Amino acid sequence: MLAARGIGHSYGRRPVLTGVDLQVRRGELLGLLGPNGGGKTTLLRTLFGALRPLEGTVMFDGRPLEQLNPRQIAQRIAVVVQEPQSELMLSVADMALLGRTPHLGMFSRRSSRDDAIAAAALEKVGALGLAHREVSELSGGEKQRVLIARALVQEADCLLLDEPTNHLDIGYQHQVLDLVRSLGMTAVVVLHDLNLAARYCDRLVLLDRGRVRADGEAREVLQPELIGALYGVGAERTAAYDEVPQLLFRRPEGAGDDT
Ligand SMILES: Nc1ncnc2c1ncn2[C@@H]1O[C@H](COP(=O)(O)OP(=O)(O)OP(=O)(O)O)[C@@H](O)[C@H]1O
Repeated sequence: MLAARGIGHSYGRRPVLTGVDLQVRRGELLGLLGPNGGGKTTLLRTLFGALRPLEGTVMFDGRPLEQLNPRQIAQRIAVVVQEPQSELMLSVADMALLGRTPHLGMFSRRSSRDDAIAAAALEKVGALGLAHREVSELSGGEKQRVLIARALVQEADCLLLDEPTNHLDIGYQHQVLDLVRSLGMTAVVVLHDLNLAARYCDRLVLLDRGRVRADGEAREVLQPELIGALYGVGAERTAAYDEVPQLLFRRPEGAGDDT
């Protein structure tokens, strides 16, 4: 459904993505992982046209993304990224309604149908009771749910999320990923927690220094030697819990030594 082919990008002379191929299949939840600075956000931005890569193409439903205008893209692809503070000064209801923007004509006013779609999305994420609160006042977990509601209001086919579990406690992390999973949408989620990704994602892609290092199911990608080498830690596989491969980490050799 969404595919990146041969993506290359650099900021100035420094390459940040090199020959990246990525295939997101319809209905799958794909986890995009990798060390800090590996290029995850940059790649995600190319997937919704916020960044035009210097090399390669992003295809959406068999068409180059660059042939779609921003409004057409927003009708098909919804994103949940860190919001600028100014956006958070809205009420929850107004924030959700922003998701209707790509469907409204330039001079058309929002209708009762738009209000109903927004209310249904807030209900779905369990945030309808927050409708009159200001987004800036919400807890991190509540805020993420509202941002996901706004994405649902967009009625897009595909959802891209950049670190939606950032700053959330473990309970909220599970809640947000449970919610994303329950939507059954084609989705790409950038995550740092490898074990959480293994639990919720159908497939994992590991990006390091701008290149795809592994692509497959969790048991294929979360190889202790590979992960240990990429992150500079000791890693070992624990017995699979609920059939989900999980890793245990040790601090790097020599770290914290006084000698
Ligand atoms: N606008 C920019 N201008 C210059 N360099 C940038 C810009 N955005 C990102 N970079 C650099 O590109 C590299 C990849 O950044 P990116 O944010 O894509 O990585 P990431 O994998 O998402 O990192 P993190 O896990 O730390 O969020 C980093 O070295 C970063 O400093």
